[in-house]
Amino acid sequence: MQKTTIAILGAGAWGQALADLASQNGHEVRVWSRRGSATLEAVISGAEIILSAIAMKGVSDLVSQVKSIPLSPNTILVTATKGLDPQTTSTPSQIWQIAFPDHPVVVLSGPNLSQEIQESLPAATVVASENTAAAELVQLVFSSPIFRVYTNPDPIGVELGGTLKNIMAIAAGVCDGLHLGTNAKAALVTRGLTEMVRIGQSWGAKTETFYGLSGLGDLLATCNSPLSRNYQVGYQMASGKTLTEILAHTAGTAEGVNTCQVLVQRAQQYTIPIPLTQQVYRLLQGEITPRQALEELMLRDIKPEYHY
Ligand SMILES: NC(=O)C1=CN([C@@H]2O[C@H](COP(=O)(O)OP(=O)(O)OC[C@H]3O[C@@H](n4cnc5c(N)ncnc54)[C@H](OP(=O)(O)O)[C@@H]3O)[C@@H](O)[C@H]2O)C=CC1
Ligand SMILES: O=C(CO)COP(=O)(O)O
Repeated sequence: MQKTTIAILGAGAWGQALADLASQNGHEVRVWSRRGSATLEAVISGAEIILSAIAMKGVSDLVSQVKSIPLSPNTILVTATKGLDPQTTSTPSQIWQIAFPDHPVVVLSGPNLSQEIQESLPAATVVASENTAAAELVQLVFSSPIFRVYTNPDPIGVELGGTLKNIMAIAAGVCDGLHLGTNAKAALVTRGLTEMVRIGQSWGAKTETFYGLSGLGDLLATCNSPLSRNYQVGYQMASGKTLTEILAHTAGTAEGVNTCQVLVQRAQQYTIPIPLTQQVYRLLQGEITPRQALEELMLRDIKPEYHY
């Protein structure tokens, strides 16, 4: 394909992995980080695609900074952040789209543990947008023999899959840390997916999106890998460490911790039942032990698996 100019905002683990994938495909890649010497203006100037891979806590501020710089009206904005805004409960793509209503916004999300991608192990991902042409261009830019990229027309569903599974990954880490066995893990992941679908429906996401790569796919990857920072948080909590101790020694961002708080707030507002998230929240708050969280989940009122 034709060489494309891409600005990657955020030089963390994920921003760097995505920059390397695009570079390997022969594109002109410029990386911006708040610690780097290049200005944001110089990095995004003339870029056809601007991809943000920064942690959720910096998204609103970064959006304001980009907004103060004139962009070509065709510039495609891609978000790869997996989190929720604590003030508004908005997703990153909603924040970008509100600030740039006339620009195509694309969500990139999937089972993509950055370390495996940096080791050139094969992976697949999803690029989702209401603007099909924009999603197809981003698909072309990143597709390679080691990175298979699918398009999808449900950006909010794709984004929420990657965001909500982080809470389930914390729970899965607890499950493995307590050595609860394979049956327990299967029950947790399956009921976790049900909870993700329920929350997603309240946001207007399509149910089937959660059964794809960005939902079930990412849930399986992060709930089963010690490479996941969210899984690590849960695993270490099971050994009795406090959240403060764990985060002090965690390299990189475990978004599930903040996402859990925001989700509890949103679930209260919209009366969404979120039993697993609620127990992860209480555990992270230090209100209960991992064993108490397990007991609370197992001893809830019995009920049908689905309300058909
Ligand atoms: N790592 C992975 O496997 C994957 C991560 N993600 C998601 O990508 C996002 C980033 O994760 P990851 O790269 O792993 O995290 P890292 O902790 O490695 O990097 C975080 C990045 O965000 C930047 N950042 C944080 N706060 C701000 C701010 N206020 N303003 C500007 N930049 C800021 C950091 O800049 P600085 O270096 O200057 O602190 C750094 O570039 C997360 O939402 C994560 O869930 C998605 C898929 C895979
Ligand atoms: O989102 C990820 C893989 O798809 C990365 O998971 P962690 O943020 O838990 O490391």
